[in-house]
Amino acid sequence: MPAEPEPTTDTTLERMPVSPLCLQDLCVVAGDRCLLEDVDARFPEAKITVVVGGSGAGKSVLLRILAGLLPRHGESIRWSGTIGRSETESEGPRVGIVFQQFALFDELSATANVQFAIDHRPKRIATNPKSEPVSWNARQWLEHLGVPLKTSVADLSGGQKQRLAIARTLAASPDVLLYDEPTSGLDSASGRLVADLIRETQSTYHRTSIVVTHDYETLLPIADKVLLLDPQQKDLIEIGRDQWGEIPDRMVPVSSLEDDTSAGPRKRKSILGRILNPLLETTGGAVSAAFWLPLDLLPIVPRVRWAIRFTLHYLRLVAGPSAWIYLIIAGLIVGFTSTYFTFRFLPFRLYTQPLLIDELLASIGFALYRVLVPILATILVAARCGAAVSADVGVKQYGGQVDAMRTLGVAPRAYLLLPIVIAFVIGTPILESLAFYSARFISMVAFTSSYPDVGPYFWEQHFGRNLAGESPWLHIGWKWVLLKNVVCGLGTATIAYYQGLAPKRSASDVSRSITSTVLWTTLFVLTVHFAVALMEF
Ligand SMILES: Nc1ncnc2c1ncn2[C@@H]1O[C@H](COP(=O)(O)OP(=O)(O)OP(=O)(O)O)[C@@H](O)[C@H]1O
Repeated sequence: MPAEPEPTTDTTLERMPVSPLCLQDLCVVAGDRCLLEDVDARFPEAKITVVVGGSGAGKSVLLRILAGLLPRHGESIRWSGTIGRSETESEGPRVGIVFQQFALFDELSATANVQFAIDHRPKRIATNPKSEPVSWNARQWLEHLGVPLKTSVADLSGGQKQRLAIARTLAASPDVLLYDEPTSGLDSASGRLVADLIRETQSTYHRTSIVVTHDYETLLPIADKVLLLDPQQKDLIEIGRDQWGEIPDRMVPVSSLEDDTSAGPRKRKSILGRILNPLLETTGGAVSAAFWLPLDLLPIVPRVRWAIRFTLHYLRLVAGPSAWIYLIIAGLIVGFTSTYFTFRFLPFRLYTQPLLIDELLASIGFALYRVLVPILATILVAARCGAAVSADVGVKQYGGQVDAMRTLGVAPRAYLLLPIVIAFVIGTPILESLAFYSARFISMVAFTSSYPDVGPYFWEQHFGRNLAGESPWLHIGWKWVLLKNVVCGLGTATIAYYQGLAPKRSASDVSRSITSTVLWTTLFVLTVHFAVALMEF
């Protein structure tokens, strides 16, 4: 590691307090299988505990419970018992986690990743001078852990990303540091480097550290204590140093065990149930999301600066230049077709044209402004921008960034839902206006090229006849148009967010959520237009 920078106060790393972590009567059930039953365990303070276990034993589930990422009564995983600092104290410790895939915020710089953690430390930490090297800024953390400051996060090497993930976790000042499969996917030389980094981090920062792994060969050398997650006994068994040689034989892969029914009899699901249950779950989720939405949208953000940053990110995604081009082209198409073909295929053209030309122009202007462009624009915004936002949130969910936010003490709705809703509520009317003014322009071009003798002045006079309001910008009925835009934007934002945030176990879950976002948002938009049209006309 590079030379240690000077802390800006006299607080030293050696003076930081450390907390043990205790489990009492922990029971965990995943689906139909009981993973742990009445487990008591202690993770010694300021030491490294390595938790090993065969594939499928429940290491990742245990780690997510320790990190506070799984609710007690989840849909598929339930747990009970106490996770506390000591046998007498049931308050959970603050846990930081170094995720297997690092879960870094790719759109932020390395410095901003660490700054995010610093800015969201609990106030009691930030104001307690004895508790931490609170004075370190993001740059000092990065220099201390050897992370390049100027390289973008995406361009960092695997090892540098891991150091950045450790820096970000440490900067949040957790009591306990969890490492999730830190050597998975690495060759043995790189695995040993990671093990050395964990040991170095431990000896420098004195955290209670828990490493969850199946790679015992690489990580046992740095362990102070080893716990084996035994799926047969459903227990965390301490393995004494003299018995470490037996660990390979005791790591039973779960597939070789009998089917376990200890969590109760397995319920057989009918074909109808298998089809209906996910649908009902989705619908139930949507109804409960709609119910809680007003509460979720309360503008309570931990740090305004970060809320603005995320809002700008989503504004770029929803209403950036590529969306302008998309909506301008859509406006040109609808403006041209509605004008050109109306006059081109007029029945008994020779007779009807002189009689109807001005009325038709007024109708085209009205239809474009009040109906056609709003429907087309909001459907395109729902599909294109809804998909983009659902993909963004889905990747953050799948890549662990949403979980990283939670472990850093930030509710995802603060920096995801609220900024997304703001971006859609601002972006949809802007994009719709771009489409309308493109449609208006091309309508004039199509008309004057079809009737050069009548000219643009005639078009101007009649196109806006049914729309003329107090000002040239605020046409009659602008409130209805705005209402449709805002309601469609709000609904698209909410559907895209909740679809993206739904649990993701694979990349195909992300693509499924994008597809259903497009389906539900476009259906929603059509319903809104139908309902508003009933009131409007
Ligand atoms: N969300 C879930 N819903 C239902 N069952 C789950 C869920 N997540 C995990 N499980 C089940 O819990 C058990 C333990 O899974 P877990 O991922 O914790 O294993 P692991 O010890 O980390 O295995 P590996 O080392 O292979 O990653 C498995 O049987 C798995 O199928």
